[in-house]
Amino acid sequence: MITVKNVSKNYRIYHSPADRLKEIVTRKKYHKDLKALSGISFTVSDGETLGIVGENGAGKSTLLKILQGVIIPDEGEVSVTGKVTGLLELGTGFNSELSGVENIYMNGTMLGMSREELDAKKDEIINFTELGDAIYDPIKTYSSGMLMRLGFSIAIHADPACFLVDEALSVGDAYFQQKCMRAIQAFKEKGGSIIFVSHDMNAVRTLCDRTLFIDHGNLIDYGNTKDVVDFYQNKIIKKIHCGKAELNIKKADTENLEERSGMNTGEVELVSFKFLNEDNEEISSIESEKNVKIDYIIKTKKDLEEPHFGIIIRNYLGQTIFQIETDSMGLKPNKLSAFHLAHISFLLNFPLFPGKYSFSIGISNKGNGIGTFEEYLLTIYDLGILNVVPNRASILYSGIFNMKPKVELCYFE
Ligand SMILES: Nc1ncnc2c1ncn2[C@@H]1O[C@H](COP(=O)(O)OP(=O)(O)OP(=O)(O)O)[C@@H](O)[C@H]1O
Repeated sequence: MITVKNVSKNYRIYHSPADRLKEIVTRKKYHKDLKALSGISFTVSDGETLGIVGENGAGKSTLLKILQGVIIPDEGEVSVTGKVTGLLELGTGFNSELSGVENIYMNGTMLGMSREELDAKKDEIINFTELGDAIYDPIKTYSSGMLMRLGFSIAIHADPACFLVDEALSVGDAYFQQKCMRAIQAFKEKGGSIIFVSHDMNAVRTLCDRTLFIDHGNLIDYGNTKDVVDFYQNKIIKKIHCGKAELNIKKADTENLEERSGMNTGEVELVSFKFLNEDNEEISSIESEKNVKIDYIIKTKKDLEEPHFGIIIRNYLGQTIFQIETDSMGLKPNKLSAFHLAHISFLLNFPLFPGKYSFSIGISNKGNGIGTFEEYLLTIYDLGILNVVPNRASILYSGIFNMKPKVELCYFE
């Protein structure tokens, strides 16, 4: 269990090392204060995976370093039952002149492992890295991927109660990343807690039970991952939005499940939303691999020079399975005048694995040709749920969708 109460951290920014000296000698202030974290509180229960999201410089790494005891907060309390380990900035806690093996002992000791524990686990740690004889070379000769292998292996073998996972993992090659993810999954299954910092929102949605959104060192949102991630992504879109009318973000209301989360400027209104089959009959379920029409009508309250229309399909984990809008499809819809209705119909084939899928819609104005817009007018999340049922004529497969495989077999005598 981790409890973080009211934690704050300030950094002193000096323009040059000389300023630091001048400050000591003259006792005048030669630095600027930067509040990297302000009054952050949260808990991580045993077995829980907590996500941390936020833009560059939000304070995520500072928070991880505090949890790992590498830096001390100026205010607040952190209480941890057991050890917190993980991959911090590559090379932290290593001595570049020492070999990989020597660093296992040095870094392992820093992570609270005894000499006996290290002797017993040394071979396991080395084997996990798959570094071969390079483990006996000084680590100054290592690539960043090799350092990451060593750092990860020591951290996961140090018997932590909580493991910190951040973007440092992405330094590893695809093979080792998969190996790390399997080790993290095994750690989670044994009841370990995880704190996961990432800019990959689909990964956060898949892995995290709860999520924390920080911005400029402040805790902006904390709770159910899906709602926090939607809110975070909407905040980013709000920054990009250049329209005259303010883009209001609406958070999911846990009390009233009928209330949809999303964003709007009030300049476009949704009139209806339906799923239709190929015979234009309204449906709420469909056999996998059949065609579906996503059909909606909107009413404008202002002229839209170049309106664009989109849909988002998400699975039960909240992962985006497919997202498309007319701008990314290379379309340039005609001008749509104020106080007019528009009927939008996306025809899609549905080769998805049976299950429930949520549909969201988005309407924007003036596309940049790459799926970003000058004005974001309306987004409504989880407007409709479509139940995809098995198609008896289909092959049996596992995964997300039917890739309709063809196989060629050739036997040699
Ligand atoms: N050692 C330091 N000295 C001075 N300022 C620092 C130091 N470390 C971080 N900062 C500042 O503190 C703020 C938070 O930085 P932090 O690295 O925690 O952000 P982050 O959310 O991890 O960003 P990113 O997503 O880019 O990794 C930033 O403004 C950064 O410049």
